[in-house]
Amino acid sequence: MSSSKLPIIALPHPLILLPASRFTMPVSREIGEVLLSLIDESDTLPVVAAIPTTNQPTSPDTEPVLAEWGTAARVLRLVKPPARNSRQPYLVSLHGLTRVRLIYTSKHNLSSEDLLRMPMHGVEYPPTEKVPSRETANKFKQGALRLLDRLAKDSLQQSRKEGYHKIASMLEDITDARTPWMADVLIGSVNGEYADKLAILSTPDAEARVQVATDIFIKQASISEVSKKIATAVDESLSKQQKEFFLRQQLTAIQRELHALQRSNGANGIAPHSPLSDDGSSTGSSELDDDEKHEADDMADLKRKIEAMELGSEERKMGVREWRRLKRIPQGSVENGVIRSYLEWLTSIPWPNSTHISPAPDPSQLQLKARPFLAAARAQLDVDHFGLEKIKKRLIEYLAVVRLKEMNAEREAKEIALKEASQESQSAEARTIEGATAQEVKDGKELVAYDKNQQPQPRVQPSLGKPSRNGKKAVKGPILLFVGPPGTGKTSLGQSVAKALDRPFQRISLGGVRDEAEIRGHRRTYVASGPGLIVQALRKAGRGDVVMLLDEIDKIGQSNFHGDPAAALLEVLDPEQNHTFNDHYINVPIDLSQVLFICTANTLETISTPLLDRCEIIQLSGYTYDEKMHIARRFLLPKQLQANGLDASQITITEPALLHIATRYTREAGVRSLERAIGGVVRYKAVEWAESLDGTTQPQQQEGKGSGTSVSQPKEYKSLVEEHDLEKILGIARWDGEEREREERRGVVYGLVVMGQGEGGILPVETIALPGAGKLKLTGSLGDVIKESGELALSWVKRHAYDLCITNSRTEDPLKFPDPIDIHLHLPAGAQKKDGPSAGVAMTCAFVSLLTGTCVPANIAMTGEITLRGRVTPVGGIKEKVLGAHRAQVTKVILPWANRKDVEHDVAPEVRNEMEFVFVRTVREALEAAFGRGTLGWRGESLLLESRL
Ligand SMILES: Nc1ncnc2c1ncn2[C@@H]1O[C@H](COP(=O)(O)OP(=O)(O)OP(=O)(O)O)[C@@H](O)[C@H]1O
Repeated sequence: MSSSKLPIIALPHPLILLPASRFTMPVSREIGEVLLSLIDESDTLPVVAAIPTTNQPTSPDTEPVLAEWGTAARVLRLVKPPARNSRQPYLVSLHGLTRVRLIYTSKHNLSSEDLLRMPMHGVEYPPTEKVPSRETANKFKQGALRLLDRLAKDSLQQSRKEGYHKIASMLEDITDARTPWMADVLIGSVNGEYADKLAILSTPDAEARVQVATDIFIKQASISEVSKKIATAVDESLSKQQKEFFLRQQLTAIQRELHALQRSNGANGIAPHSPLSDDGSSTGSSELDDDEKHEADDMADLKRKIEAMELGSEERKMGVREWRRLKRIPQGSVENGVIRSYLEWLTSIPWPNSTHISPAPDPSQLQLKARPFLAAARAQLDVDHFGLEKIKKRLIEYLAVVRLKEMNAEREAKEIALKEASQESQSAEARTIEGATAQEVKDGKELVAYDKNQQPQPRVQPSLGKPSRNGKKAVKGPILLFVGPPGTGKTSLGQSVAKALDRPFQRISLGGVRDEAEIRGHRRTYVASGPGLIVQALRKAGRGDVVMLLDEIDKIGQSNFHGDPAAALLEVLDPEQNHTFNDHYINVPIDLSQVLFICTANTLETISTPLLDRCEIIQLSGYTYDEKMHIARRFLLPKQLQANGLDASQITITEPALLHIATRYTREAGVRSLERAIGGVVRYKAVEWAESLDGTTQPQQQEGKGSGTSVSQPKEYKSLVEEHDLEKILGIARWDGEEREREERRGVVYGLVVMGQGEGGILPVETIALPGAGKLKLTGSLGDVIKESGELALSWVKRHAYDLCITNSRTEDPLKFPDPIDIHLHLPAGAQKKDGPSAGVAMTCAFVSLLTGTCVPANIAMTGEITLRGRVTPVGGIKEKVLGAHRAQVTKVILPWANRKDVEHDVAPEVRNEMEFVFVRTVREALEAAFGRGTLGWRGESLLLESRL
């Protein structure tokens, strides 16, 4: 026999763990902690020796007596008690592996105190088992079958009965060599006596163990048979009297109810009818008693939905297969719940060509529908959004294309339907002539759908316009991608498109989606499995032609160990693939070709190129103050009034007050903060209004009218909101006086930037000189490109230091002469990453300002890339930058010459009129525009010549 040492865990009497069995038992805190340390120490699941205790504790001092034989068991799980209820025991799950014998020592009888530490103890393993003889094995099987049959007959639960039958069928197939193992399994699972289990555990010899098990089975089966016989005999003698007793009781109850009924009829002159019962027969029952009926209804509903799926389709096949499995699995089991919820998901998807009933169209849309489509679409866009003319124009083109494709598809579907109808009528005629046989009628049953009451209904034809699965035609245009800063109306434009097309709208927020399974669903093997966002949206919409807005695709997670969500999105958006989209949970190809996808993003930088390739980009850049005022007046204020229960007559915000909110309380490209601030004002006024209605203001002391008396006075309500009221309502303005703080300083120049969210603004470029050795230090989370721009700008300035009168000879380095200095350049908001070449002009101006001591006025901002030769080249994001500068009250903007067209095309006239634009070709022109003509003392006129070095 081989031996080893294992930690001992004493099983409390009468627990016994047999090999191949598992159980979970509570253990004390001390043992729990030892187990915890064992788990921590070992790489695999730890193994312990589970030894039964042979004596019952009669008093708290009873010392346990351990049995000689036990089981080496693997610790499968350890559950710690919750911290708030630490007196609860630990729970440990053990899985029996093999028999072990405690090696006898003088300390064989371990004390209960020793056992709390789970001491290591020597154990022996029995030698490899021999195969029992054929005769013993056969007897064992017969005995076991007899017992299992008995147990199945005795058990009341259907699931248990089925379990016993299953084991019996397994028994017939097992080999003789496996009978000792089966003996362990059966004795471990039938509710045997303690002594029998201990006998089996203590018999390591296979032949002997199988014989002991056979005897136990025969004994148990006989006991059960005899007790059944006795019970039946007693039953029979009692049942006659009992029957009579029960019937009499029932009769009395029925008579009592009838009397009550007649009395109430006489009193009311109406027949009593329980509101919850369908037939009025049940009285006094509540909806909570209707469980079984509801259950039956739900199942019938599920069945009807599966039958309504297209014949021969994948989803129907899957539905039928799962339905059959559902029927086989006992109700209330976990598996039953899993299949049920799967079928509910499967049947709630709007499959093509099923008799699914689409939700009724929104009645508010009917009026729009009656008008010509494009006019209605235009009206819809105008109703929902102010301005955005170019975008609306593009959307109208898009909607026209979608609509035309829809019409073509409808026409084709109609033609196909007509063709099929004429073919059917021809074949029907032929059938009438031949005479239908009974078999044909039977076969035809497959062609009808069933309603709730199982009445055959003619199958509903698929609605026209929905193309058949085989002749599929995607009725959609390109995928639109709205890009722009927050609050510029991207999401609400998507909603308007859905309204214009009279389709349902669903928004899927992809911000922070890191797991591919969130889009594709989890496989059903996963514990908390469920479908992905796409299927969830389809179910909510109830129609396959939904407008799905994929919000914030720029914030979707990159590829990681949870898969690649962006790749899953690619499949969704690709028209070549999305007619067979595979959700892992549903596991049947889903046709997404009718779905109209619209995406939104704040920036294009983080979107992968393949994803961008599939989209048509529509840029929204932000609004001017003028546009914001219109949007606020026409859209945001009415919306907030409605949301807060006031009407237009109860609040008047003056024009200067509204402008003050837009300029001093918000500084954004969109209108979301503006909407929030207006909401704040409206809510404040709503409280004042409610207080004035209540007439309950704070009690006020009446001066001179007796001390201490207080009278409540109705507060006077003032509907007008003026500029000076705003500080009281919204607090101190966030952007108040920001321009005043922006002062001219040596070495500081304002550049123009587009931030991560796509929002334009100004950014100071700060430089200082400090003692050093002619080095340049760049800080502020700068990327490689912007750092190179800084070096480039300094090189240009050093090269032209003599021309700019910074040095007295061309060979002098301005950073080394007269005193050696370093230059430190910093771009504030250090936590924000910055990159790109467009700060070249601003950095050059900052260096020149620092080295010459001349300042650039604080109302000037600039952007542009520079080359080593001193040329200024074009940059992107001009519209956002100019709007940002306008918001920051900058009045003069220096831009590259090549960006003139952007200003001309994209910047609103009212902004253009309020600002001065200087377009420059060279750095020298930029310096003159920034510092003012003639401010810097130029020595030569040959600045545009190539370098002579
Ligand atoms: N041109 C406009 N006319 C009327 N209302 C507008 C306009 N632009 C935006 N809004 C309103 O501003 C609010 C914010 O818009 P929306 O939610 O569509 O912003 P978004 O661009 O999707 O922002 P995000 O990028 O943060 O998702 C909405 O109430 C919307 O109706």
